[in-house]
Amino acid sequence: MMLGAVLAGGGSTRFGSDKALAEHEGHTLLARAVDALSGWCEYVVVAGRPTAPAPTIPDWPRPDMGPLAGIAAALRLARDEGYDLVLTCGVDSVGLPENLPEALGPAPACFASQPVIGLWPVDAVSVVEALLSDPGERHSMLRFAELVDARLVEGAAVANVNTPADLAALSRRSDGT
Ligand SMILES: Nc1nc2c(ncn2[C@@H]2O[C@H](COP(=O)(O)OP(=O)(O)OP(=O)(O)O)[C@@H](O)[C@H]2O)c(=O)[nH]1
Repeated sequence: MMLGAVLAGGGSTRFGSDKALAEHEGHTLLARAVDALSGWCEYVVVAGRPTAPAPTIPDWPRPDMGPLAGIAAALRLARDEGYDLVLTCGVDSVGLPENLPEALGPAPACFASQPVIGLWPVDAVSVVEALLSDPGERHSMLRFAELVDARLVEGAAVANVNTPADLAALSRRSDGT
C-alpha cells in the first residue's frame, strides 16, 4: 500500500509569496499536485500550515529543516498506518508523468533532476530519522538518496517552479505562445 505526500513547506523566497497558492492553468499548484497524487494513492500534504481541504501534517522533527523533514513526517505516518511505500513530490513539481509510480519503481528511487520526487520504502524511516537527528550531517535530499541507495532516475521532464518567471514560462508553453 502506497501513501502519497506533497511537500509544500519551505519559504518560497525566490517566488516571493507562497508558491503552493500560485495558479497555473486555473488551479493552484497545491491543488494540481494533490490531484495528481490522488490518481495513484491516498495522500497527505506536509507543510507548516493547514492546506484544507487536503489532509495536512507538520514536518518532523520541526519546520524549517527543508524538504527532507517533510519526507520524514510522511514516512513516519506511513509506518504508523501500515503503508509499505511513500510517493513524494514537491508542490512546485509541475507536469508529473501519468505513470509516475512505474517511472520511479522499484523503490527506493528518485528523479536525478528533482530528488523530492521519489518512491521510498517505509523502512527508510530509520535512515531519515537518524540523518535529521545528526547535526553533523547534510540534511539534503541527495544525501538521503545516497544513504538509502536510491536509484537516480534520469530523463524526467518535470518542471520545477522556483520563481514567477518559471511559472510565466510554463504558462507561455501551455498557451503555445
Ligand atoms: N514540508 C516541507 N517542504 C519543503 C520544505 N522546504 C522546501 N519544501 C518543498 O520542497 C520543494 C522544493 O523546495 P524549494 O524549491 O527549495 O522551495 P522553497 O524552500 O520554498 O524555495 P526557496 O525559499 O525559494 O528556496 C517545494 O515543493 C517546497 O514546497 C520544508 O521545510 N518542509
